[in-house]
Amino acid sequence: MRLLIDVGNTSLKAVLWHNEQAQPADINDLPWLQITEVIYACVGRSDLLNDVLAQAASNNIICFEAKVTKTLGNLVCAYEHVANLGIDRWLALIAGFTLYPNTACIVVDAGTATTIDVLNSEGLHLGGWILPGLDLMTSSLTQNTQRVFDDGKTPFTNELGKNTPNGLKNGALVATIGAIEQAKLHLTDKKTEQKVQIIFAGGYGLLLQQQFEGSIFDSLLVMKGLNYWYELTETV
Ligand SMILES: Nc1ncnc2c1ncn2[C@@H]1O[C@H](COP(=O)(O)OP(=O)(O)O)[C@@H](O)[C@H]1O
Ligand SMILES: CC(C)(COP(=O)(O)O)[C@@H](O)C(=O)NCCC(=O)O
Ligand SMILES: [K+]
Repeated sequence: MRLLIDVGNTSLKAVLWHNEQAQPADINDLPWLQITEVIYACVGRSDLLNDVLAQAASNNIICFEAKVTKTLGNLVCAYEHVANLGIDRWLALIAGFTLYPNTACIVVDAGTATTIDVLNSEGLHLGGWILPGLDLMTSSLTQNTQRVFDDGKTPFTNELGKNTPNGLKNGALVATIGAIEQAKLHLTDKKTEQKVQIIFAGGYGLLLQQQFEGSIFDSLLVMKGLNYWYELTETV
């Protein structure tokens, strides 16, 4: 049984992976006797992770940290300095590339930040953008202006705002939607009118997915990418 861990800047996510199935894991109550290896990725505070890694070590369980590489099979990273790319972005790309082969993808991970990555149908990562996550967009305004306020219950919709919380929340949503629409322009190939699969993950991924017909939301996208990374990488 594999313990998969994804440490973001807001939350640490952990799942137990067994027989191609993921089950939620409580890092404060792990079945160490059944765990054979720990595979992890970290873009956030590693101290959250250190305790789990220490427990793994005391149980003599091998741990692997996922790292970005220039290539992984036919997937090619856009960055020249690959170590600067967030590992969560790379893992989400690995998952998209593996789940949707020979298909252009736009991979959106809506967490603390919202990342948007563009992958062509040959597996070439064309690059992407980093935006403030929806909560960061709204909090940056409420904390840095006198008169913009949130009411904590207004939903994010793509309607025109008719009061301040609407204007604030909907502004964050439509800005993010607009960025994803822009990403599509980097893929439209007039000749083939190729299909573009838009894939969402992250805390706000489901909300954003609902704005895009034909797109999918996969709460386990990064975890699947972690698993694929482990299986595709010569870790020994
Ligand atoms: N159902 C949800 N579960 C978790 N986070 C959510 C949910 N809905 C919205 N969020 C927001 O998503 C962000 C956390 O997403 P997550 O992908 O865990 O972040 P990260 O990977 O950056 O740690 C926070 O801004 C949180 O408020
Ligand atoms: C942009 C991110 C902070 C997103 O992480 P998250 O929102 O999941 O916490 C992460 O991908 C990161 O640290 N990236 C490094 C910079 C880059 O990707 O170019
Ligand atoms: K993330």
